[in-house]
Amino acid sequence: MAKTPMRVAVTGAAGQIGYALLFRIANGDMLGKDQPVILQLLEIADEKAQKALKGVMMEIDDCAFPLLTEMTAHSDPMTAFKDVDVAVLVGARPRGPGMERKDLLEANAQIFTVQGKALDAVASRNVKVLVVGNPANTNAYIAMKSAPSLPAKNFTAMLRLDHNRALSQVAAKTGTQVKDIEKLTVWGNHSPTMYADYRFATVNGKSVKELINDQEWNANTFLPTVGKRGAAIIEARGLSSAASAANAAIDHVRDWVLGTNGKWTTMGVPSDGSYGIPEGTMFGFPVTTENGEYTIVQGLEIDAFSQERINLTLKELTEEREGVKHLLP
Ligand SMILES: NC(=O)C1=CN([C@@H]2O[C@H](COP(=O)(O)OP(=O)(O)OC[C@H]3O[C@@H](n4cnc5c(N)ncnc54)[C@H](O)[C@@H]3O)[C@@H](O)[C@H]2O)C=CC1
Ligand SMILES: O=C([O-])CC(=O)C(=O)O
Repeated sequence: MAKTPMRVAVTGAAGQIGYALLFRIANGDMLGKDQPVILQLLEIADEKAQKALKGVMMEIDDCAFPLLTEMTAHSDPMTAFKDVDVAVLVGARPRGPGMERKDLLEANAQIFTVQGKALDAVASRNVKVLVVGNPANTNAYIAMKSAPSLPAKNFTAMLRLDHNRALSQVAAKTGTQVKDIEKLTVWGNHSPTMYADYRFATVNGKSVKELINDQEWNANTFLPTVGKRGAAIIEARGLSSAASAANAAIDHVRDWVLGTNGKWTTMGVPSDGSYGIPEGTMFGFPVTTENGEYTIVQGLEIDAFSQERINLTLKELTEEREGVKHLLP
């Protein structure tokens, strides 16, 4: 029997990430090749943006995706989020050259209070929310706090792009394939302070840390490369990452909904106090997922270097949160 369609809201649907994301959702890459979808697309109430959205929808129509059962355009989150099972919150201003993601806080924070409230009012009680718009962790925190009747665990932030970047750097360094690397994670904020951690990682069963055996490379090449990759792409392309961000959003939601079969991945989730991260802080953790729920991997040893890095990224997140306090209920 055919499955009931799932309702997926995407905000910023006419933007660059939207253009790389929508076609893949409609194609079944995110929720499965047997899962029909309804797309509920939100853009700002600006004539140009709405017209661009119509153009994207015309192209989606022209793909004749068998899994796409319905598609609607919206300028009001209260209609866009009605009964949604998944909400991918992309719509926000991107940074330009020379900016840090936290410089976007002021410009973007307001969007996530409004959208958190709308999700609270009209979304499915089981909605899975992924915040992509930067600064992603703090925006996800704002949306979560603005939606007090929804479970906090339904709100997540995208660290998957950092995770995928780290995978590909480790594969290149060790001369191995990304598909063979397991147990890698990224702790903390989606910012240059994130801590990509391969201490527990294995490749074909061998320890990545032992294979690399180079703490100088870890501290001075690997971490800055992953941490500053977004800026390097802005510098090279003149625009921030879009296709790789859309790909990471697909990976994040797919793994959350369909499970990781015991494998680790990274999600930004509200802390339950694990590893001394204050409860509620939207923090990148190693997780496994099953039956639509994520679980933070427990019991990992945190050595002095790792603790220092975790403290640094936590400090930044705490400061960002202080900066938006006035917007929260
Ligand atoms: N978490 C992550 O790993 C990554 C996050 N990003 C972030 O994603 C966001 C979007 O990036 P792009 O698609 O490249 O930007 P873009 O400027 O191409 O598109 C953003 C779209 O959002 C729309 N928008 C703005 N406010 C909105 C609102 N309140 N409701 C609905 N739509 C709204 C705009 O009209 C625009 O069409 C940026 O904040 C960017 O920094 C980008 C890459 C990776
Ligand atoms: O760097 C940016 O502004 C866009 C982004 O978040 C990334 O590519 O990681």
